[in-house]
Amino acid sequence: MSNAYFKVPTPVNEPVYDYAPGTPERKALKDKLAELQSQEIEVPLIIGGKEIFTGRTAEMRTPHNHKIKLGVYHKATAKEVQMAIDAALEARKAWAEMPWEDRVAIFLKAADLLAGPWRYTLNAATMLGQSKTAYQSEIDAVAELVDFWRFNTYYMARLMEEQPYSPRGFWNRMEYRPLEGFIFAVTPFNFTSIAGNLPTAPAIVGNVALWKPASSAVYSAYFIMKLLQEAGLPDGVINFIPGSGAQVGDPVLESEHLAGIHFTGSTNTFQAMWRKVGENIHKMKYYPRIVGETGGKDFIFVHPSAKIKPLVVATIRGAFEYQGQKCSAASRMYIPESLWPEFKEMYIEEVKKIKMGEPTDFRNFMTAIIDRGAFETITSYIDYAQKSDEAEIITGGKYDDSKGFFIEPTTIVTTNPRFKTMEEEIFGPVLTIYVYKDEQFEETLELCDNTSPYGLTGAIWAQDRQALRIMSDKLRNAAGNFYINDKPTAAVVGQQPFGGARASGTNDKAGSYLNMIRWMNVRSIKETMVPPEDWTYPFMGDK
Ligand SMILES: NC(=O)c1ccc[n+]([C@@H]2O[C@H](COP(=O)([O-])OP(=O)(O)OC[C@H]3O[C@@H](n4cnc5c(N)ncnc54)[C@H](O)[C@@H]3O)[C@@H](O)[C@H]2O)c1
Ligand SMILES: N[C@@H](CCC=O)C(=O)O
Repeated sequence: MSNAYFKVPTPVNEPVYDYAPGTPERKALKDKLAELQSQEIEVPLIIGGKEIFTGRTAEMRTPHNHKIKLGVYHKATAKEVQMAIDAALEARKAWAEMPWEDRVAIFLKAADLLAGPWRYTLNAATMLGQSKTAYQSEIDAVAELVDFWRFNTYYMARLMEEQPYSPRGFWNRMEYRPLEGFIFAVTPFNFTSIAGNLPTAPAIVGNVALWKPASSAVYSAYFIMKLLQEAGLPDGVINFIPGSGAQVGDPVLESEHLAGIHFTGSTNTFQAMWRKVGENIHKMKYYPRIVGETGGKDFIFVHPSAKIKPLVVATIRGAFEYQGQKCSAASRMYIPESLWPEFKEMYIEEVKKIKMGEPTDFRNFMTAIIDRGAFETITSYIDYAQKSDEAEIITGGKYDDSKGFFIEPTTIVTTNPRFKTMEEEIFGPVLTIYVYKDEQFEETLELCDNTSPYGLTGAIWAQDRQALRIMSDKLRNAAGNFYINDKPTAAVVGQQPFGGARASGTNDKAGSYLNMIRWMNVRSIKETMVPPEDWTYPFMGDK
């Protein structure tokens, strides 16, 4: 039992390695890439700490080269889901009772393992499995996940310091308990850090979880699970159950023990899960806490006073890093007529310099799209624009799936501010630009605000302070992460808590105390020092 009030070390962001030529880090990462590519692995389910091989398998191949097979993974069905629920509930008994500093120590150790001996494994696994460049993988699979673990443990301890006022004669206290039941963590393919964060944020607070990783990112997810085991996470606290969405999701969402959902992925999937919970709510023991971060249609809005060169840089990085497969990626842009000719010329010149290919060749800025489904969806938008007389393609537009799923950085210019590609999430390297008349600045801000159902990220560009004020006010609810003279991507834990509202999610801000509090179930305790011995009121003494 603790006999002191411990403080979690004050976190700072994990430094990002740049993997410059000649550095030992570059060599270590290249060696790890070669090692992982030279072997195939078999990924089991991990339930109650035990490896389960169901025999129902799917292949894991790199998105950039169909010939490179990374291995197979086993898939869960209703039977294994029930085993995972039973294992989680069993583990909850000891985990929820464990002193918080012991839980914190496990996640601080996980952070140090990832920043140290596991760094190149997680980075290389994400480069190969999800086709990220070394830098994109480093900021995600290493730096952001380390940050999630160091900051979330710190936020939990800070929240517990929050205690109510006690008048004389009483001691009021707030106890921060985990939720009863289990949490269902459902993770997307595009960020290894999000995959690691969604099951662990609730676990830090004492919850137990079932974790369903995205089918196209099982490879890196498995390494996270192994790392957590090495850090000392007790068996059954997090149960790893890859499989197809509905086959795993449906039985979980029918369980009476479901206490919460921690989801990141598309808006449609989240809405379907929410509906399922609604259908089953009468059978459930708890009202599940539902936290979901979903899609976006993120914008860059430019005022005539903006500086062009940094705007070009922010547009390219915001739209095309990780092939536009960030929920935060710039996918629509509003630019005034007066800046358009100069911007267009410089932008096209720079986009032409982008190199695309395998992530193992460090000269590439872009690599492949995650899988065939995404490739077909994205290219159907490009085909649609090719055929439309309201659109012109000024960069890219070509694609090729013969070796891997490659799509060129594509820029569409439209005369219709409500063109399909201005409204719908594409989730690929496709940016649509609408050129507005300078005198229609304020009407165009309104268009930007109400063109799509989402509210995730957005960036405004101007040198004129008054213009920035107007843009910020008019777009107040258009984005949960709002950037001034910057790209709309690359939020950092502890600096820009992440999430959006409207159709983009519940905006519970991953990587902040606001998210951690969703996994806590507060008990208010009032202790009376000297309880009264007379039930009558003073005013009853006389008629
Ligand atoms: N807002 C954010 O913070 C954020 C961050 C990353 C990604 N995203 C969004 O994620 C999407 C891309 O990720 P994705 O393609 O992996 O999303 P997705 O919705 O296809 O899948 C997300 C997860 O849900 C699972 N799933 C699918 N159907 C299910 C069901 N019926 N029951 C339970 N689970 C089910 C998938 O297997 C996967 O694990 C984009 O829309 C992007 O904007 C949002
Ligand atoms: N946190 C990331 C986005 C995560 C979604 O895909 C960013 O800010 O770019």
